[in-house]
Amino acid sequence: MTSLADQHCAPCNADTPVLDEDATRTHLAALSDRWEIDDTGRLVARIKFKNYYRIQAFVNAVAYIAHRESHHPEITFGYNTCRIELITHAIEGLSENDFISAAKIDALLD
Ligand SMILES: C[C@H](O)[C@H](O)[C@H]1CNC2=NC(N)=NC(=O)C2=N1
Repeated sequence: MTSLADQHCAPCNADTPVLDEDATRTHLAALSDRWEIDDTGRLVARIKFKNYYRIQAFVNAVAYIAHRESHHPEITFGYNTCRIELITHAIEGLSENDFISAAKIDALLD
């Protein structure tokens, strides 16, 4: 099967399928350990950096991926950490797009 990082996000709307528990577990296992599903059902990573410049470069790269894929995470960052939250707003749940985006973000950091 093509890896998540090599796939592309599909346009999403209210008909986009919400991932079931099995698919969610399988996709989560394919990501790095930095990702978890929080108690609101979002796919979340908190990443520590050596300095602010590195965070800014990372945030710019994530924004570029979001623009290219037309799938948009919430990004917050501060002194030395960045938090990424992924959810598919159109369905208020997790879709393939969230895991494809997370895998592409992982690839920036490997
Ligand atoms: C048509 C396009 O795929 C949608 O409008 C996208 C844009 N980016 C999005 N990003 C996120 N995180 N959730 C969405 O539901 C969403 N919808």
